[in-house]
Amino acid sequence: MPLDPSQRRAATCDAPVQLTLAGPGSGKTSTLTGRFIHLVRQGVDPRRILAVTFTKKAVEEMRQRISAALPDLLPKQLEIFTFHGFAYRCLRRNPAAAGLPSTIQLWDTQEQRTVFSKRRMYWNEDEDILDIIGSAKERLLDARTFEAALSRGDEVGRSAVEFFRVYEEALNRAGAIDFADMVPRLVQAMDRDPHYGGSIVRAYDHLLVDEYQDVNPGQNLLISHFVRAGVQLWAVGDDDQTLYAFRASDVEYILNFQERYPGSQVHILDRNYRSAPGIVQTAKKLICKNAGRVDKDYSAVNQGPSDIVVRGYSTPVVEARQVAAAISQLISKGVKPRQIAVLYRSGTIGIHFQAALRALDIPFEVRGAGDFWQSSPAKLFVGSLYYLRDPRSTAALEKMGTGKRGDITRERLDLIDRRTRLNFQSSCAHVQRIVGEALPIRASGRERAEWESIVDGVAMLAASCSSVEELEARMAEQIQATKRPHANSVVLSTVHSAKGLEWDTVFLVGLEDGVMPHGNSTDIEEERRVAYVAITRAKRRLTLTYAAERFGTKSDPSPFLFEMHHREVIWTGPNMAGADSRLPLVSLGERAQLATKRSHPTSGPTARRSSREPSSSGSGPWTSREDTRLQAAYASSSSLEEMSLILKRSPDEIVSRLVALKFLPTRNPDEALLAEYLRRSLR
Ligand SMILES: Nc1ncnc2c1ncn2[C@@H]1O[C@H](COP(=O)(O)OP(=O)(O)OP(=O)(O)O)[C@@H](O)[C@H]1O
Repeated sequence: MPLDPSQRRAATCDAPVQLTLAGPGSGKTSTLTGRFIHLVRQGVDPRRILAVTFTKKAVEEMRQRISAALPDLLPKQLEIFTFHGFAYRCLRRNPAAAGLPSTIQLWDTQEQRTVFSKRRMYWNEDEDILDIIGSAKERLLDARTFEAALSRGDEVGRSAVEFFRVYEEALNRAGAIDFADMVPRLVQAMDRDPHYGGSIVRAYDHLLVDEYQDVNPGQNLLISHFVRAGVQLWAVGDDDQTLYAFRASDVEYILNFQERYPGSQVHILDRNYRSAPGIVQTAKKLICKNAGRVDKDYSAVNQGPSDIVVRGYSTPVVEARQVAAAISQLISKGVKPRQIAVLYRSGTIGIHFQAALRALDIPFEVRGAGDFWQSSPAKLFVGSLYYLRDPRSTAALEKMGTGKRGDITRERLDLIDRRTRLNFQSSCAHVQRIVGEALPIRASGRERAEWESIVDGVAMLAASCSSVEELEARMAEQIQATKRPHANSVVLSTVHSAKGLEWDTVFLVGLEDGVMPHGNSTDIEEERRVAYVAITRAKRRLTLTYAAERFGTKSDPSPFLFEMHHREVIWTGPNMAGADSRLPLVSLGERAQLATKRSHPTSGPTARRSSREPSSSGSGPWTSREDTRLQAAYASSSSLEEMSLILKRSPDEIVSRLVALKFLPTRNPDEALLAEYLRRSLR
């Protein structure tokens, strides 16, 4: 595939430090490969080009593409690595430089956890202690500097300090390292001994970095070592796709590239080869709401049609059922299962979809949901079952912890009689109730609901088992299934695990306020990037769904749905007649409606309005709360009368406000006509 002019310019530029910034589907990986090929054709020894990325899959893909373009090169001549893989190779080649024994012991997760279980230290918080320690190390912190950097109210962080100290000590005593140590240990050794540092960087003339937006502090320092030594840096990334703040990656590195490297060259790729124009427009409308980004425009090369539909359903079960029915219809029309993905913000949301697809015999694979089965409520569930069978078992103690939550759960389990304990299914029923309630009083409604839904998910699985061992085996199977790809199946995936991939049809589900954006997140821009990455995976068909209740409480559509809405998007809400039997695909009638809208560009609810905004009249100015409710009611396609009833405002006021909020075109001189239009277009 030949590079386009912008890609070629970026791939062949001679500047010593360069960044190619580009949106989704712009061929960033192709351009990086093109850069490698260009350098080799210019006479650079391929062994002096180091290319780094983040996943083994990306390494493999890059290796294959380069080998295909340069068949004379032997694969072992290619210096392509993940950051961790590169650091580990350097450490193994010269362990003494990093103060390590000649045979490096690399601890896996099991060995890491043994440090705590051997000392009977049990961690009770939701965020995994190993993630907390790993993320701190990637930020180049040790237990002491981690403690010093904690903010005042960070209770979880404070309880993590002791675990960090003990862990650090055990690791040092064993002379071992873990995954998160690799890059920091290498960088520290390079800092300490410039001669050693020089021996690493001088092996190369060029450094190519993929997915630059995801670099963390350690990786950033490693890159700086190369640049300071005069190695040419060529990086590619998309600031709008930074998703790993929780793993210490920082969007600032890509945003401040030119300040960090004065005189560096930045290229922008301005085409999207993946998605149809309507999908590109939807994505751009959303992401432009982020302030912390580089404003870069791009347009769709693929000029084919796109179907974009938003559907609201009454419940998550109905939402999953209708999505599965739509998938079944697409498959019956010849779409391959592997061309379809169902994406969601967190693993819990995916559970109903597994059941719904299974009911229709649709093959699927689950990605990125391992967390669900390893979460605190899931562990507490299994631990409680072990406890009921044998209160002194190590498995019970290990899984339930020694904290307050474990103690209260044990106290309640102690009240269960012996006969019940001997029956696995009765034990499960009690554990489901007790663990379902084992939340701190301060937990928010949403946290409670998420917790309960995980407990219910484990109980669902337990219903088909006859012992706790069998339940554990089934849970392990679920985690394994996430790692074993099938040839031709629908993908169910968290958005984070869908990064870099593309499908003909994407169903982005659970689009409610509190789910996406996530209720616990304080970084709305990162949440918006998550939604952006999800919708930009779609080539032709994009379906966005939400439910009017989630986790047993009423929910509103995600604010992102309002932000990305435009006239090519069909939106039906859960209050409409027949809402629950609508498929989340554009119907024939809706297609005709869209065609009419296109032929009358100035009419319709989302058409451009004039700058004159009539103010609302009647019962006083609108509050922001009223506006939010009006937006939600409008988005759920309530009729004018319904909106009027909900908001206790006259239909006239509703219309005026919808105009002021840019949901309707300029007030039509014939008010009755406009109201009628509104009614008909929403019904
Ligand atoms: N010059 C080109 N001509 C035709 N197709 C192209 C070109 N460059 C890239 N493509 C195609 O565009 C699609 C997206 O490419 P790629 O996955 O490399 O983009 P990306 O920028 O890495 O995407 P993202 O960041 O969204 O994951 C692929 O199907 C690729 O084959």
